[in-house]
Amino acid sequence: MSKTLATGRIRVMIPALGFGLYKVPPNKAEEVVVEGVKAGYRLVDGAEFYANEVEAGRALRHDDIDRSSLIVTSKFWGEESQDRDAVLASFDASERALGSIDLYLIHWPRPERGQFVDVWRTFIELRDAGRVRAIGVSNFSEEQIMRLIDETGEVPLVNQVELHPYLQQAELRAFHAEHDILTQAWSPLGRGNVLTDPTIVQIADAHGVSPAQVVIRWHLQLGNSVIPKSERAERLRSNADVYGFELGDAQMAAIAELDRGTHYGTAPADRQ
Ligand SMILES: NC(=O)C1=CN([C@@H]2O[C@H](COP(=O)(O)OP(=O)(O)OC[C@H]3O[C@@H](n4cnc5c(N)ncnc54)[C@H](OP(=O)(O)O)[C@@H]3O)[C@@H](O)[C@H]2O)C=CC1
Ligand SMILES: O=C(O)C(=O)[C@@H](O)[C@H](O)C(=O)CO
Repeated sequence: MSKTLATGRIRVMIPALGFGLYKVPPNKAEEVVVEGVKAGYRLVDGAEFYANEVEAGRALRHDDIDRSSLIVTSKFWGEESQDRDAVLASFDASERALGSIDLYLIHWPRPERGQFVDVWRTFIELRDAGRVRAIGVSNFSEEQIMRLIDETGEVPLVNQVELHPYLQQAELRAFHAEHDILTQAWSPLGRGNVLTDPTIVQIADAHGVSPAQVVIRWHLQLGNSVIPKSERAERLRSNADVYGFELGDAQMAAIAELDRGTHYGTAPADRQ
């Protein structure tokens, strides 16, 4: 399952299913990337902030990894400075670590700094210079994305946001669909918290699969791109094994009922 979307003049295929590297310890990141690619994922979600890009990049240089078949994401953190030079320096460091970057995201809008439109202009410059294939954002609201579009004419390819059965983001997803923006779900398993939900467990039992497989399948059937994290090879494999069953309408509707607006990660309003 994959989705092609337009950004500027460039069309890039973003695989719907990937794996994330947040909190993967540096000494495990190389192995996790190798195991993830072996398990069939073609999307690797990294970031400068995760402090494991050098080790992830080591795996991406292995001879038996076909780098050209992968979409590798990095993100600009921007806590110290968001000036053009800071964006370029940060991009350079991530690019050096990873070898190359396919998808580059503004990690957080940090609206009180008032610089995210300028950061976006630098992202466009990087994309137009051919240094990255596609650009997008993370943790942006509808209003913040509209500012990017209104002030630069460029629509982000992706908005990566916290999204799981307890935080379903229906309005934001509808807005993304209207503007041809891919919704990418971070903490898609609610950091494990949704996996013991009785509704999820019951659906898993009915299909003879794990609760995590049900949740990942739910994301894919909604049309989300989804990037669960695991540092265990067995879970990486089972989380990718989600194409042998389908959730029925009643099961999708039952999961829709679980929405309760719960954040397990930092909410955008709390990250300046
Ligand atoms: N843009 C942003 O601001 C953010 C982006 N992200 C991205 O999203 C990715 C995923 O989000 P994350 O916060 O890690 O949360 P997830 O919802 O992916 O949950 C990860 C947790 O679930 C556990 N887990 C994974 N698979 C299973 C399974 N099959 N059964 C039981 N437990 C399981 C993992 O443990 P274990 O590792 O031990 O298997 C870990 O504790 C991140 O790695 C990162 O790439 C995350 C946060 C913010
Ligand atoms: O949610 C948190 O508490 C976090 O620290 C992360 O979301 C972090 O801010 C992040 O952006 C990871 O991608």
